[in-house]
Amino acid sequence: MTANAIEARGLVKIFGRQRAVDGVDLTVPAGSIFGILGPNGAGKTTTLRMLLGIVDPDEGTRTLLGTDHPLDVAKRVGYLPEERGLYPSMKAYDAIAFMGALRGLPLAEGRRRGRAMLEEHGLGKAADKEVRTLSKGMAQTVQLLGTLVHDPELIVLDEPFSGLDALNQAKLERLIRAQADKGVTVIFSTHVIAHAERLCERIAIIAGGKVPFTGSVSEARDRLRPQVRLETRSLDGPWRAALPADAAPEGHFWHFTLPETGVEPLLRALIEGEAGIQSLSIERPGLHDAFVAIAGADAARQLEEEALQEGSDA
Ligand SMILES: Nc1ncnc2c1ncn2[C@@H]1O[C@H](COP(=O)(O)OP(=O)(O)OP(=O)(O)O)[C@@H](O)[C@H]1O
Repeated sequence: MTANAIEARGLVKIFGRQRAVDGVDLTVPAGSIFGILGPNGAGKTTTLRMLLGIVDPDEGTRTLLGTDHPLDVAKRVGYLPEERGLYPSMKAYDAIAFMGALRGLPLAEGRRRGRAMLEEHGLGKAADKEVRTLSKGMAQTVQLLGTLVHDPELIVLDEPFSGLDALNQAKLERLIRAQADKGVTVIFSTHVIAHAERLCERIAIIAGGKVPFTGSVSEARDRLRPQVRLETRSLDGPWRAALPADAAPEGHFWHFTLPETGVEPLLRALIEGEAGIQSLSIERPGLHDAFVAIAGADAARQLEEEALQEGSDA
């Protein structure tokens, strides 16, 4: 097993006159959870399809589980496509076995595992039900279990949280973590910042087919300086010279960016100048703020609208 489950360099896909994916570089360490975060139309699905070998890139190279012929390792990969769908007349456990069979798992073994997996995920009673009778959330879980039934080393999930209610989203987060704990590599696409922030060791931010950032969530957040919120008893005095120029007063409160010199010299000046510190908090920017700074306000707004839209649909 190589140290990286996926390496992609300069991937480009052109549809007509549109560069849907425009020079994407990705490195996904084996055993990690990696998120591709971006709004609809950013190029997430096309990127995943190129990584999997479903679509050939027009430019660039990619290596999946050590080979540049991704289809050769298809049996070691689990893939949940953006388009959901199972045969409606199949029973749930059979649908799982069928998906496993497509990835080389003998049907009898798939059926045995299918029943066990449904049981383990609280859907034991649904095992013999036809897919058409299941709720949307249950059917999506069945499809996800079918993605995992052949014990893949690498799992590729395209918008796996889409269409799930909050309870099923939380279950899916646990399931993804459990896979990573077993050493499985997980890569998923999402337009919901919170999922990427909670789950991923590393992310790629994608917008307009380009990846302006790839690295750890922490590195993304470190692109912005922490924000200080200070409350003082005194309204004025020599201590004010210690505040940065961008410090905006709001009564006894001050909001400003933490100076490069850190908090200690600032505290010293406030104390010596008798500012009368009532409260002081330092807030590290979240991934949302980092996303705005990296991908731009328009992409961030699009992301928020999609998340809101989906919340009202689920
Ligand atoms: N087969 C295709 N033919 C023509 N255009 C395509 C095709 N597939 C994708 N596109 C276009 O390429 C761009 C990127 O699409 P892609 O599906 O990769 O984005 P995405 O980030 O996954 O968004 P979504 O979640 O909406 O699918 C979009 O503008 C899309 O319309």
